[in-house]
Amino acid sequence: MTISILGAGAFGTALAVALSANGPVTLWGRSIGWGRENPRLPGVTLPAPVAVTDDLGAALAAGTLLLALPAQALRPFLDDHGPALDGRRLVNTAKGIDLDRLTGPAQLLAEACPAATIATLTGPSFAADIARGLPTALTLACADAETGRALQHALSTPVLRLYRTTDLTGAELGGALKNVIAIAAGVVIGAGLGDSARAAIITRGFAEMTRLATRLGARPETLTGLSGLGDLTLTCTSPQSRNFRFGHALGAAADWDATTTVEGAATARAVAALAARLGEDMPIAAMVAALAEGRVSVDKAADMLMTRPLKEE
Ligand SMILES: NC(=O)C1=CN([C@@H]2O[C@H](COP(=O)(O)OP(=O)(O)OC[C@H]3O[C@@H](n4cnc5c(N)ncnc54)[C@H](OP(=O)(O)O)[C@@H]3O)[C@@H](O)[C@H]2O)C=CC1
Ligand SMILES: O=C(CO)COP(=O)(O)O
Repeated sequence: MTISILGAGAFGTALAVALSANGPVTLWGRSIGWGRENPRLPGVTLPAPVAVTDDLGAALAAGTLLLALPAQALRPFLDDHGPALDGRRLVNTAKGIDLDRLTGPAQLLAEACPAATIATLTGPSFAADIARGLPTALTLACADAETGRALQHALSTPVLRLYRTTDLTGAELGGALKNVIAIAAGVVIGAGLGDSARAAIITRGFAEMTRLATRLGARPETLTGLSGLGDLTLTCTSPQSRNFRFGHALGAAADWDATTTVEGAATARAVAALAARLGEDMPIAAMVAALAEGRVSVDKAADMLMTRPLKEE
């Protein structure tokens, strides 16, 4: 299977490093003047089997394309290049919901590339961990079981262990929604509200994730897998997570570098809009959207969550 990775940020670069254990990989980025060490992934030198290019046409020679662009960048990218990607195996790795369309990456890909086979690669994995060769387990989701099995084998390495599922909706939504809850967890810790409050946010956040995802067609057991609970656990508890750190800065009223990729901020707004459309109750996501937009203070947000009507668990 010939593989190109589209998007040379931290994650695309880390995947290129990992997959080069299996053979040649092409990594495409729009700005690759950095040579063999990407400043988005400091301390990692690309191994020889990774070819870096800014020539999209050259990257599209591969039959399998891994898309490692931020979720909100995917739709504009497909507007420009969708037809050129069609007919391939397309494996999305972005974790988010498009703010304009209120759909996940798989739907965007299916619309832009109707003849492609769509999959997602998701789960608990920091780019720096993968690039260092630390053991990592991920979910490969593809509605077509045969393609899913082929991708599972092609993208696994001795230290990157892929589980497979045909529940693309569940895997994709788990990865998108956990970022929203990670921001909330960061807010709790940044504001000094304590580990008990964080455990409450993780648990009630997981209930929200499951409620929305199953409403949109996900299988409940997918949410308890690596792509849901697994990634939620990682992102809500590690300061390596940008979503967690963004929330922490909000909670602590600290400065934040707005150029950092924080998928959960836009996704919280998308989730709030989706929940309103569907009549679903998503109080934590709504609060994260309000906090990220500066519409509510941290004190007020905590108060609003704590004083909601008492209910069964
Ligand atoms: N980092 C991680 O640990 C993990 C990330 N992910 C997911 O991977 C996705 C990408 O994240 P990550 O790599 O960390 O992000 P980064 O912020 O490290 O990099 C984003 C990359 O996307 C490129 N980019 C943005 N817009 C476009 C565009 N329109 N066309 C071409 N390239 C574009 C940027 O290019 P330029 O430099 O030119 O601006 C940059 O190289 C996210 O959805 C994230 O949730 C998933 C698992 C782990
Ligand atoms: O998705 C990730 C880990 O699985 C990366 O999380 P952040 O984008 O919050 O850094």
